[in-house]
Amino acid sequence: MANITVLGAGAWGTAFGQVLADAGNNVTMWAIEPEIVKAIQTEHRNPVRLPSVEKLPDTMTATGDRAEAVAHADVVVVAIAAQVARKALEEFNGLLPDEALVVSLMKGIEKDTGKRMDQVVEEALELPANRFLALSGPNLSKQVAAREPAAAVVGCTDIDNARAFAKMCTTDYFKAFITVDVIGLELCGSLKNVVALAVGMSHGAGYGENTAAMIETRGLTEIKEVGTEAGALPETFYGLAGVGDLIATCGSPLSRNYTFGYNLGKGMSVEDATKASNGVAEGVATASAVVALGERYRVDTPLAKAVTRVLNDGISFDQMIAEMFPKDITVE
Ligand SMILES: NC(=O)C1=CN([C@@H]2O[C@H](COP(=O)(O)OP(=O)(O)OC[C@H]3O[C@@H](n4cnc5c(N)ncnc54)[C@H](OP(=O)(O)O)[C@@H]3O)[C@@H](O)[C@H]2O)C=CC1
Ligand SMILES: O=C(CO)COP(=O)(O)O
Repeated sequence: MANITVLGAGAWGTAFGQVLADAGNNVTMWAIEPEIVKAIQTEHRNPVRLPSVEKLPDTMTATGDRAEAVAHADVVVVAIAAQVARKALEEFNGLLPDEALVVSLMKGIEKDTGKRMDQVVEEALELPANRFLALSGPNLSKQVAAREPAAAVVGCTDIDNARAFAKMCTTDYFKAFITVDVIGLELCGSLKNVVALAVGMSHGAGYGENTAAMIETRGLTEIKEVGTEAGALPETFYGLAGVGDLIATCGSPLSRNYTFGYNLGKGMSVEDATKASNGVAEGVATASAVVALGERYRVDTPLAKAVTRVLNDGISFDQMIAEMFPKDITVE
């Protein structure tokens, strides 16, 4: 049994905290909002971010105090919105025990720097790479919170650390695989959110499965091309964290990215879709970071470019498709 602290009691942080508690660990949730800390402490609920769960496990506690949260942690799990992760984590620098592992659940790219979450976490906490782990896969939080069977991949440059954490998060309904491909996990998780925005837009605009499949398939190619140039292993893109997460996220109204896109496709403004979103839609900020990554690695990113045109310039879905698929004939 390990002491595990989860930073960020959002929908996924809380649902995954429950997985860790079900796996037999002592789980401490840290949240910035006092209302959430109090609800977990006194009612064993997170009515703000995960209202579908009636009662969280008894072995899950909560605190709003940073030092107290991590003082005895064997593992610190980070589930904070990607664009604020650096600032939030800098406040924990120097507080973590020397040997603690740090696991990121986040799926985004830092917009201002173009950095992946492994880079952001390592910089903010001054953490050596062998103590950084990423967990990624098809994990819609509400379904994991309902204890529906699901799986994810744990990545670390030190495979023994990946294996150790995979054991810590395995339950009868949650299965963890391992890899050394941290970059692949990071880019799969982040970039599929941009694809999910586009698929949501297509359904919102009234189109069906053919259009969705076209976007998903071309999106997967784009993710794989950017990812492999950035140093990821190609096979990661065909695994749980790649095509697996793409299927789950692009196929479910439970996905915030899909729903954000759906609302845009119906004609809502970015501002209104942001207000309507039940949690962070990471793809919105990540889309332009993907375009920048493509430029850095000299890989064309037609899907990400077209999505940024919808987000920044308000072009229609039909115009987006026209920009994604120019008239000239190319080899698939
Ligand atoms: N939901 C899902 O199905 C999955 C989500 N993910 C990824 O996990 C990450 C978190 O997602 P999720 O929990 O669902 O998102 P939510 O939108 O539900 O929660 C975001 C979290 O970030 C926290 N946060 C926001 N601003 C700050 C800040 N300034 N300082 C500290 N904490 C802050 C929020 O705290 P507070 O609530 O107190 O405001 C909350 O805990 C995202 O990167 C997402 O892509 C990955 C897999 C599945
Ligand atoms: O990453 C997810 C499922 O694996 C959740 O996607 P959203 O962030 O779009 O809800």
